[in-house]
Amino acid sequence: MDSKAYIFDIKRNTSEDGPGIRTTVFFKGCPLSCSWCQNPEGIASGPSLSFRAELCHPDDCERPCIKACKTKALTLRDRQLRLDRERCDQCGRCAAVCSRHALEQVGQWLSVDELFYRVAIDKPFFDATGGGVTASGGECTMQMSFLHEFFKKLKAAGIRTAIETNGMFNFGRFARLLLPWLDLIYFDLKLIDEAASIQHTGHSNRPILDNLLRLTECAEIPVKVRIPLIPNITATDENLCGIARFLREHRIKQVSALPYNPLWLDKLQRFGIDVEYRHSAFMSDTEIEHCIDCLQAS
Ligand SMILES: C[S@@+](CC[C@H](N)C(=O)[O-])C[C@H]1O[C@@H](n2cnc3c(N)ncnc32)[C@H](O)[C@@H]1O
Ligand code: SF4
Ligand code: SF4
Ligand code: SF4
Repeated sequence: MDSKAYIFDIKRNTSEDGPGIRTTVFFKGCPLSCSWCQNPEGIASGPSLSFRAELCHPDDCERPCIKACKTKALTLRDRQLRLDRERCDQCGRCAAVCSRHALEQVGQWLSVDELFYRVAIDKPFFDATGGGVTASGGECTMQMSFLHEFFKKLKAAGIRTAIETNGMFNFGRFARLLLPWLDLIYFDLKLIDEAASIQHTGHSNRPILDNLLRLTECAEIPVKVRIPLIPNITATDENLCGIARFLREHRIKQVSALPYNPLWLDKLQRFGIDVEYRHSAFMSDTEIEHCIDCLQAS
């Protein structure tokens, strides 16, 4: 049977996730849980129910969502629809009957063929601009067998491939199933200190650092290290200087920084996610320049 992956978004015409015009595919599921993640809905591996209270007008509709819900997760209180996420099993029945799209089941299961045909329509744009397809997420490497089939099909069709990864994967499987079919890897390096990594991402960074070193030794394609600049967490002098020393020691030169994006905070209410880190400001040019100086000076 054709394997399927849970995809929560497909963005066409992206330009930040690799060269040229690209389509970025967002896979569900991630082994880390970074407290600042701009795609928090991508961390859980199954479907996620989005509820936008501002689109919901229970007085103007028959409330079919409440009738559709078998677990009694939806109720009406003070003329407002309430969603009890503890009771919700993500079945999606409510979303199917809400014509206002206040409730939406984010993502869908797609087979390799279905995903391939969705992205391949843009091949003329990829060809004209040196672009291609980037797999992101969540952490796309959690679905290694599916990605192997998908990338193989893209390469056979002459479409270039890239991934964005947190580096938390089984190296042997990665080298066998993905590396031969990739043209470019964006490898995230978030925190150099192990205790800080455990505190802010939920995992030790040791496997990530080991994988980066093994990859830069054997990969025949560009492995570009990216450092997200997260105020007070990764964007500290100590962390950036530590990362810069590590990269210099191992002669890793392809490095860039990603400025903090605070727009993800809007998603918290929509997906019922509770996190402590809620930095809401964009970084100033001076702050970004200071971070880059730290990376270059060490
Ligand atoms: C959402 S992640 C998905 C790929 C993979 N899991 C990873 O972490 O590299 C894609 C990119 O977004 C970055 N990112 C996550 N949250 C961010 C935020 N709030 N601001 C800026 N970049 C962020 C990550 O560091 C990574 O480079
Ligand atoms: S979620 Fe949709 S169907 Fe349910 S009460 Fe609100 S608008 Fe009506
Ligand atoms: S997804 Fe299913 S369980 Fe959850 S609120 Fe909707 S109908 Fe109820
Ligand atoms: S590793 Fe990537 S997708 Fe996973 S939580 Fe961190 S930033 Fe988000």
